Amino acid sequence: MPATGQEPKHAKLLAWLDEVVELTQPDAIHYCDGSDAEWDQLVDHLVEKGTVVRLNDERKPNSIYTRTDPDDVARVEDQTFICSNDERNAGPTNNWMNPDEMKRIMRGLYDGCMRGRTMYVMPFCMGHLDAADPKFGVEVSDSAYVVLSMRIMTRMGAETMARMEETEADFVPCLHSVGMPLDEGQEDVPWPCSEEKYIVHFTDERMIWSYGSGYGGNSLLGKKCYALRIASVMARDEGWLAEHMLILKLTSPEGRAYHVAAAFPSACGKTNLAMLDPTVAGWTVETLGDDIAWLRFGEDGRLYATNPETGFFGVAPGTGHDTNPNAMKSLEAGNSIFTNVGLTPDGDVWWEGMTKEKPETLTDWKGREWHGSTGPVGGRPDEKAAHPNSRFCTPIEQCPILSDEYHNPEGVPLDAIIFGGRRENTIPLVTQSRDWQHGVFMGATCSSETTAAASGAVGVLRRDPMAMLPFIGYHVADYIQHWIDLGKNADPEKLPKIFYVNWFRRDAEHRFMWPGFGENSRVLKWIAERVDGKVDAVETPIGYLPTDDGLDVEGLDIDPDDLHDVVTFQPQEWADEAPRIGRWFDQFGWRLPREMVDELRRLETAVGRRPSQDFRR
Ligand SMILES: Nc1nc2c(ncn2[C@@H]2O[C@H](COP(=O)(O)OP(=O)(O)OP(=O)(O)O)[C@@H](O)[C@H]2O)c(=O)[nH]1
Ligand SMILES: O=C([O-])CC(=O)C(=O)O
Ligand SMILES: [Mn+2]
Repeated sequence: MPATGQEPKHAKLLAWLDEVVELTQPDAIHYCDGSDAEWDQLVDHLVEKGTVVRLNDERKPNSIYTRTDPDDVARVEDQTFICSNDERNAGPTNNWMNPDEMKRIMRGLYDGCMRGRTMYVMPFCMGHLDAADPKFGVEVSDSAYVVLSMRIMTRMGAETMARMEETEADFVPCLHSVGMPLDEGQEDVPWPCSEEKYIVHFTDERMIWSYGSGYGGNSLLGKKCYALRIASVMARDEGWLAEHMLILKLTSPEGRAYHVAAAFPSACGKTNLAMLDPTVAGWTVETLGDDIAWLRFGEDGRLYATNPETGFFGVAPGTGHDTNPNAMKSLEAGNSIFTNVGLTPDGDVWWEGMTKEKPETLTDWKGREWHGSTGPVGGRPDEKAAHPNSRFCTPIEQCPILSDEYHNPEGVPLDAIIFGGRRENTIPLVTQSRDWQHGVFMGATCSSETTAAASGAVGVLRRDPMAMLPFIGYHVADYIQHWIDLGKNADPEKLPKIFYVNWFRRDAEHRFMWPGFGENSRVLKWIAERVDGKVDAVETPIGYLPTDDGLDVEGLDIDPDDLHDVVTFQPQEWADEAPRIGRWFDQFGWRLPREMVDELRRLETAVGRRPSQDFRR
């Protein structure tokens, strides 16, 4: 079989590749080196196939545009499986299937699935190559789009392979196929994929099999599959945490630096907060990561955060110079991939929220002629140019406010952890937990209205513990227990303080009451002042809230009544919320940590509800 690139000298890898080749029967194999030349070659190849177009070199240098199949636009949670050996370890929040049974089904699908295609071999490292314990993976895929994206998002290529060879490093095998073999003479389609999709994690074996989708969250296996689902299992066993968190550095006018990690569900504001342009005078924000954080205790007893990724895979709609200027500048530096946005006649991209004015005309994400005033030709006038989960993929080093500390393999010591979600009521703008255990309760009961980042209904309220619901690789109750235990074993003085935020409260007309984006710096400032014990707070049944003059609202354009509603504790809403939390905990069965029962009972009593008695223990 024709092979290009440098064949690796890594026994375990070669043995695995032999197996994969035999099973999937590609026409050719390419060992990726992650070079510029390889990028150019693959882009040419995809342009030729009609999968991508090169964008205008003056507006978006070295960047490409693609449209997926309209049914392959988001993570498929229904088809995502945690195949632990023991079903009980997958827990009530994951799909499970017996690993042998799953392998039987998937071998059937993989059988000959790369016929007519090239198989790309991508060695990658999540986190720094110089980390104390670098986490390697090798993804095999029949998608060149995946190779280009993995090159942006991970440390992929020759340097990683050399390090793996030198140290005979173990790695997580990650197998991906779009699931559309080509018969002799059969013409390819621009976005091959399969109706049948599986995103599968063999968590005991530490192996990932993905089939049928080319969309990022399903196909860039270093990201959610490895750095969250598999890594969360590694973290459980090794005493650390793999979290769905951004990391930022906040500096006060006096020059005091704070490091903050924040967990929000998909499409709930991580990328935006990570690159925030503060509106409070004198404060600055620098970015360390926008999606995933690995948290480990340092020798000094503090909790350190690192970002295992090297790029941003961000939600495009809503990203503009007024909301997220730093993301826009990262994209203008070029070297980026745009998926499912609008393509303008001058070879640039556009999406809703990029500019106030809609362009007169463009090609929409479904490839139709689209007009700002009338929508797509043959469609409804309200149809958007960009899919709500359309994405940009861009190198983190192009972020103008990237912190120098991003390059430190040890990461940064955290002062604060923030949990959040998208709630139109109940959850105030910002609440500080009483202590670590109460903070874990906040995280464990976190909830959010669903978004377009996963297929399925949008706007449905669901619990999303630590914003990790779709990403915990084991039993949710064990995961929460792991959080509790790490706190118990730490010096409480050195632990980050925990906060809960909500930028998304709405009024009777369904408008957001809090302006959000850069104005969220006012909340970050309050958090910093709480960390330093510089500002008072009001103690309520749900934790500490800002006093009437606690938040810096100087120059903020907000109705005083709205501000009051956003910031305060609403007893009736919490009396309604407590039983919902009880019902959510109920499905954990006997594994529900005692500490969470204690926290719930405390809340129930405080809001005038009878304590729930009937957890099945
Ligand atoms: N109203 C309001 N909307 C926001 C705010 N921050 C972000 N958004 C919007 O929420 C959507 C998602 O924001 P992102 O920052 O991309 O969310 P994310 O958490 O990084 O999403 P994933 O990449 O899917 O994990 C975008 O449409 C934003 O414009 C805010 O403070 N207020
Ligand atoms: O993984 C993806 O598809 C994109 C993402 O960041 C998320 O959904 O949280
Ligand atoms: Mn994001």
